[in-house]
Amino acid sequence: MHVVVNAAMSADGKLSSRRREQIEISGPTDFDRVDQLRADSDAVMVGVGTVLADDPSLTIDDPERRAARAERGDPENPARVVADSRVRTPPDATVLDGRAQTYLLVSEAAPPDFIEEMEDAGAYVIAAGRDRVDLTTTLAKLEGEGIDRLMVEGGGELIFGLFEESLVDELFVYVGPKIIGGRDAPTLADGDGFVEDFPELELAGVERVDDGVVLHWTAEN
Ligand SMILES: NC(=O)c1ccc[n+]([C@@H]2O[C@H](COP(=O)([O-])OP(=O)(O)OC[C@H]3O[C@@H](n4cnc5c(N)ncnc54)[C@H](O)[C@@H]3O)[C@@H](O)[C@H]2O)c1
Ligand SMILES: Nc1nc(=O)c(N)c(NC[C@H](O)[C@H](O)[C@H](O)COP(=O)(O)O)[nH]1
Repeated sequence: MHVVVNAAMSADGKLSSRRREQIEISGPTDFDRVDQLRADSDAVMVGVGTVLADDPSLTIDDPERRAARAERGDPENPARVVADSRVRTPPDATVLDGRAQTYLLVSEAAPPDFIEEMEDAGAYVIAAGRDRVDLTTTLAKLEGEGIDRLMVEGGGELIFGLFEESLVDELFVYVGPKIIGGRDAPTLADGDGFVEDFPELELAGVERVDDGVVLHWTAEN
């Protein structure tokens, strides 16, 4: 499976404020680039922290891009994937609105009641890992479902988890002209952080977009 991570961060590396509210870091040009990345993917993934903070749809905005997918025999929208170790996804979340297939990745500690509630809401539940979702195993299972190209839209906890398991192939970061600050504000990669064996990236491209830049990195795994 090919995993592409995309995020927008402030000039000081934050994905949002300490209140975890969505902040407009990039503008329409960058959102259009993100829409194209979604259109080029078999599935779009976020962590449940992002579902709770932003309630994203993770669907494609541009009707022409949806039509082009349908024309080549793909579903109009990529599948949606939510990593949710501690079963916090609300049954009325927009990712469960039926506009695309939705996979929920949970740990083996997920209570059967929750799994049933999510299945009733239309989700396909995949469980692996004792207390935390085992990303290597669940992504391999998604690959078995035909998901070869996965785009990850954050947040910082999930992105770190993917780097921890050497699952990231490409990283796109829009760096925008704002300072958000705050030691408790989410950054591009949170989790426990690395203290050694830091993943190394190779710069594949730099593009000026509005008053910011899009950095494109590739990772050696
Ligand atoms: N600027 C951007 O591009 C952007 C993108 C997405 C989210 N955000 C912001 O990020 C914040 C949410 O990010 P967050 O870090 O709190 O949550 P997150 O979206 O990264 O979700 C974290 C959750 O993922 C689940 N998870 C399952 N397995 C995991 C694993 N192996 N490793 C790590 N996590 C695992 C856990 O339940 C964990 O609590 C919000 O404020 C949102 O607005 C910004
Ligand atoms: N590209 C980008 N620029 C930003 O300034 C910003 N704050 C995000 N943040 C990502 C965001 O947290 C959401 O997860 C999705 O952008 C929601 O997307 P939809 O509801 O599906 O359109 N992304």
